[in-house]
Amino acid sequence: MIRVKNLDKYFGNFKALDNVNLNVPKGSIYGLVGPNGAGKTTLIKHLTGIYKQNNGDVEILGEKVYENINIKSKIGYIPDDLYFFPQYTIKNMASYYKRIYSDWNEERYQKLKKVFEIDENKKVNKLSKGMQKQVLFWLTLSIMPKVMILDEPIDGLDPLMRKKVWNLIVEDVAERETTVLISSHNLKELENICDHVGIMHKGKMLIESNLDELKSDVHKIQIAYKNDFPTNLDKELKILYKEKRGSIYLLIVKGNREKIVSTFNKYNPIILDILPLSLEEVFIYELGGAGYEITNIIF
Ligand SMILES: Nc1ncnc2c1ncn2[C@@H]1O[C@H](COP(=O)(O)OP(=O)(O)OP(=O)(O)O)[C@@H](O)[C@H]1O
Repeated sequence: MIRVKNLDKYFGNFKALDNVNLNVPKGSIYGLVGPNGAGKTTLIKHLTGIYKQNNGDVEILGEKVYENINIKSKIGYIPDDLYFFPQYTIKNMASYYKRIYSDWNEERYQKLKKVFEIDENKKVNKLSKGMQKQVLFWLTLSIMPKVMILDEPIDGLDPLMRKKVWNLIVEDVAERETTVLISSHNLKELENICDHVGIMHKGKMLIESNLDELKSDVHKIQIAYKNDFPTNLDKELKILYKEKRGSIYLLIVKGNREKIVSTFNKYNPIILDILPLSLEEVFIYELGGAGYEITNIIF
């Protein structure tokens, strides 16, 4: 649905995107994460046809995006820097969107009025930043997009509105199989909503993964043996991290859960608990092994 292959982008001599690959399947919610300057907005500006790449392909719905008006009309884009025409009220903006986007849905626009509760006769530029973002969500959802590309979408929204917006996105994906890409600094916030995640750092895509697969492959385990920790276990299992807390070991182990448990059980532990692992932790241990200072990347 969204496909980026070997994408390079230079600003002068500076390589802002370096051989980036990205795949977002239809009907999925993809979280694009990375620290300031990682290249998220630059990548998004290629996905929305604003920038032309130096090398590589950028396709949405099987078509190249750049200078493709048909594809652009199917994309709902919320940029990090909002722009509205001066003097336009929400109603004026809605009429403008209605003219530009052929799939505009008036019924949905009217329905969403009750969710956002902002007077549509107000001038958009006079609204607070958070309210302007709400207006953009309202308009974007009303164009019935096939693809939504959201750059830091909930920044500036209050907690209640964040919840409402996440719900609207999830509902839209469930009902219409919309494909969504969301950029954020915050893995924790994306964890509950995304099914795929890509982590960018210094213009590169470090890791792209399906969350369920990723989570089912790394386990946090608390274990204690009557005697010393069996040294064989270090050879038999892929232990990414080991810490001793009194007589109990805290371990991060990669691999199949059943196989890991049966291997530990061979040596008769007196305690064996499998603890929940957050997405942040999965990435820390997965990428830590690759030599990245992952805590600097994620937090
Ligand atoms: N128009 C431009 N001209 C020159 N350099 C640019 C331009 N746009 C972005 N860059 C550079 O490209 C790099 C990536 O910037 P980008 O805005 O894509 O990062 P980001 O991941 O979105 O960061 P943030 O989380 O801070 O929004 C940065 O080093 C930035 O300075």
